[in-house]
Amino acid sequence: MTSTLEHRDLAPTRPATRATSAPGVEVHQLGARIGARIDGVRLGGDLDAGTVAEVRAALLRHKVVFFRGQDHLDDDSHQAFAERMGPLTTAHPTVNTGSKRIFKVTADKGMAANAWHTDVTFVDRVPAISVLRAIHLPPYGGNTVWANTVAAYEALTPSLRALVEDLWAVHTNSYDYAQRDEESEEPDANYSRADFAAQLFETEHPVVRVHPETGERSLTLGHFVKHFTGLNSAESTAIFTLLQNRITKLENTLRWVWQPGDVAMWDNRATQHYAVADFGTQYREMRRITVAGDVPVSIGGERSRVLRGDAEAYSRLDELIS
Ligand SMILES: O=C(O)CCC(=O)C(=O)O
Ligand SMILES: [Fe+2]
Repeated sequence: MTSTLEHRDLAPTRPATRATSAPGVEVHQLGARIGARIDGVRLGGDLDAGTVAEVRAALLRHKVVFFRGQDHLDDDSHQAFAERMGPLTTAHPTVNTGSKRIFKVTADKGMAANAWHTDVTFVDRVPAISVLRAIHLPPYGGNTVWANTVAAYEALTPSLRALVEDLWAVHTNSYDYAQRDEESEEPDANYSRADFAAQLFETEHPVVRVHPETGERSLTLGHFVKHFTGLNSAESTAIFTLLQNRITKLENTLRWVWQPGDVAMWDNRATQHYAVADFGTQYREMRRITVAGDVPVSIGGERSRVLRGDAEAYSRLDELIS
């Protein structure tokens, strides 16, 4: 069978690269629904306002962006760059990370944050943006995958939209391990479960939140969900599985193969992520700095509600150290 479309009829191949108004800064799109690499930026606190604006615009559009060759960064300049994206939040609400701002993600026992999650959804002020820097990479494996939760919402059929638009979920840092895949470690697995859940938080979030900057609707779910408000555990599991499968559909994801010097930055209000635990017992270390976020708001304008945990103390802690 011959194709009616000859190669010569096709537009010339060109990379999906877009120049920006910031000199030398280029955004190279990596997938139709998620991901871009930003070239021509040397990250740090001293970036000019035009570059910061272009980086933020690319982040809001592509949900996760990557920078290669940032070997010059240390903890201070990593933090100084993150601060250009907004006020920072504490490294972690419960875990003593040994640093106010740096959340170290280390593993040498094949453990990783290998469960789909959005960072820290068990508090009311879910972080807005996470900035992750590769410190030590294993010789193979240890990729990270992101999924676009806005695209997942937009792909729902009208009947599924009707189901989720008034649905709320309780998120907690003390999750029900019985329901989880045996191989799955808790996100941030380098910290003990006891530490992670030392202070119990439970927050009720709308399943559909309206993004404070883009106005887009996204699904707020992930590993910290305990159940849906008003539904029993079996019903919650069924709906959770249905929606998570939509979020993590491969077309909706991007898998990043880390190189030394890489930095990834994601919009935590519009994504989930998963670190693949396929590097055996080799050492892997990443460091994350987290930008504070707003309390999610539903389509109807209702804000998330704290059910347990001292969320005010969490907010005060932020203010004290920002
Ligand atoms: O280790 C990774 O690649 C991601 C870890 C993670 O979940 C995070 O930094 O929030
Ligand atoms: Fe994470």
